[in-house]
Amino acid sequence: MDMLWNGWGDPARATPLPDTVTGLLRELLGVQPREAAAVPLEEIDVPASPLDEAARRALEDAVGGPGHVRTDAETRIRHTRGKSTPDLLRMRAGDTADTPAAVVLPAAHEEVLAVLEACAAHGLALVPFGGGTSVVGGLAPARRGGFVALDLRRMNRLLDLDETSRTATLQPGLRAPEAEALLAERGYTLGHFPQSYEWATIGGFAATRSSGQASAGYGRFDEMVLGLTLATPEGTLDTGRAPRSAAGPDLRQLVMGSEGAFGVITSVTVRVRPVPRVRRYEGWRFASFEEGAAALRRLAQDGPRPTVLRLSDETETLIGLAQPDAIGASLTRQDAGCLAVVGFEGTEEDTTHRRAGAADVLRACGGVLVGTEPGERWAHGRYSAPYLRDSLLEAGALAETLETATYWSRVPALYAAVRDALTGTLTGAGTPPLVMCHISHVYENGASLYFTVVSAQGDDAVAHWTRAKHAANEAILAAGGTITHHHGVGTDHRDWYVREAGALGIEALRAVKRSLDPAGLLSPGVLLPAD
Ligand SMILES: Cc1cc2nc3c(=O)[nH]c(=O)nc-3n(C[C@H](O)[C@H](O)[C@H](O)COP(=O)(O)OP(=O)(O)OC[C@H]3O[C@@H](n4cnc5c(N)ncnc54)[C@H](O)[C@@H]3O)c2cc1C
Repeated sequence: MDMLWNGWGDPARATPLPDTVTGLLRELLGVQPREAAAVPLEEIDVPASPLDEAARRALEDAVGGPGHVRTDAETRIRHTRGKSTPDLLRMRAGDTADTPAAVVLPAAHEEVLAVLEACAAHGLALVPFGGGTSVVGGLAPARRGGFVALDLRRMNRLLDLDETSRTATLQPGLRAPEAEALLAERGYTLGHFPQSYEWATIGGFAATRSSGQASAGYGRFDEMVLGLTLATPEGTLDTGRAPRSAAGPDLRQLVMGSEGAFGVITSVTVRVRPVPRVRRYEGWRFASFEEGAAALRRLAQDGPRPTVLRLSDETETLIGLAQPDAIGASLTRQDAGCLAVVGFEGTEEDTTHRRAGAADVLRACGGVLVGTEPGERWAHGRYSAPYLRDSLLEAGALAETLETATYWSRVPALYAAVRDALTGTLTGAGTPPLVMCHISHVYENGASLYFTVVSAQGDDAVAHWTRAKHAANEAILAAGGTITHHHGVGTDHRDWYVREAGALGIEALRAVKRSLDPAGLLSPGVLLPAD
């Protein structure tokens, strides 16, 4: 099944907004119903593909026949942009400026190399396309029109499972649930559960240094990766000969986070763990975000480490965003304070032990156990929030998220700076927002902050949000945060990434790009400025 082309996920799972939320939108935020309905797929006017006959034949030869080179309007629309709110707003308006010339579906590493050769011969740019869930403009290159979207869905096999070493080698086009199902047959799990889990792919996770909701226990995706194969216009780069090595800088780190700009990831070797026998999620309540953050820090630094550890601020707790299936329910209960979701996965003995130790720490930090219900509700609704965003857009609201990370000592200042930037910009533009935040990932030395913003759309919703987002980006850099903790750079964060990495850092990365992709075919303008 394909994902909804101008929204999120499975159309059958559309989630209407509860009355409490609709009322809140109208009364608190002044949201007005949309005047223009979304343009239906069949009415979108897509310009004819600029692919000429010779280029088409070369691409067909590369992937074993015409069935795997698609230039029909619907396929091209379905590979236009990703799933950020501006992406969805543009799709709903029928804007096809970023539509690829063709969608090409290779089945093997050698076919990817052949496609790259064909693109080089015919002057076509190429953008790797995994699940299409990018929220940073990673699928919309600077070269409009003449580019190929390389859809990796046919590369969806488990290539190897080494049970002695506990590693698995996966093809990049496997969606996360497909990868988990293949591993579960043999008793293993990857443990990577981002909110985009149901649609995003193994290659996409590696390319963007993704981080999942159980990162406290399983680590970020880039911590799970042991080896990668990269197909580039200059040949194949193989990394990961041993789990750890002192043989020079770690080339795996050059591939991870390269977002398609250095090559196409064609296989990923990851660490796997036994499927947990026990999963237990519970809720803890703290008087304030500050108090809860201190408790999370204690656990992250001194343990015992839960598998899932997240903390909503006061506004997010009140709205109930941590439990999307019951959103709005806390409004009537007027719940106070901040909710933390704390989860444990593993064996009975291990989870019992860690849970008891963590409870002692949380209690000592002022936390009150509120039972398993909030944890179970979070677990049940953990992939539902993106459906609510579609309903919010349909209702005329603007809803978007952004994320960053910093060291523990800077968390309070970063939190305040981003909230102020978003609130100030949107209020100044006449659409006061609701700004919610949670600590989404914790480390010994710091944490990530994940913000959700809801407001009225203003006259031009894309321009309206872009102004607020730019103000937040400036606030992040000024407060010492990173421009992205897990969404990646894409095109949206590129100009701030250039400032974060510094001139020398960017020049070093450009030199890498020049050696792997001298003609600049790969994702021009993504990650690095286009030449
Ligand atoms: C609702 C929603 C929730 C999200 N939640 C999370 C979350 O919890 N954690 C998180 O980390 N991210 C999250 N994201 C962001 C996104 O899902 C991740 O960036 C994900 O890793 C992208 O995977 P994908 O397969 O969809 O890649 P795509 O969106 O298809 O591609 C992303 C980028 O990687 C490149 N790329 C893809 N595959 C390859 C490959 N094989 N080789 C080289 N380059 C490649 C693309 O060209 C593009 O630049 C969320 C996004 C949405 C819309």
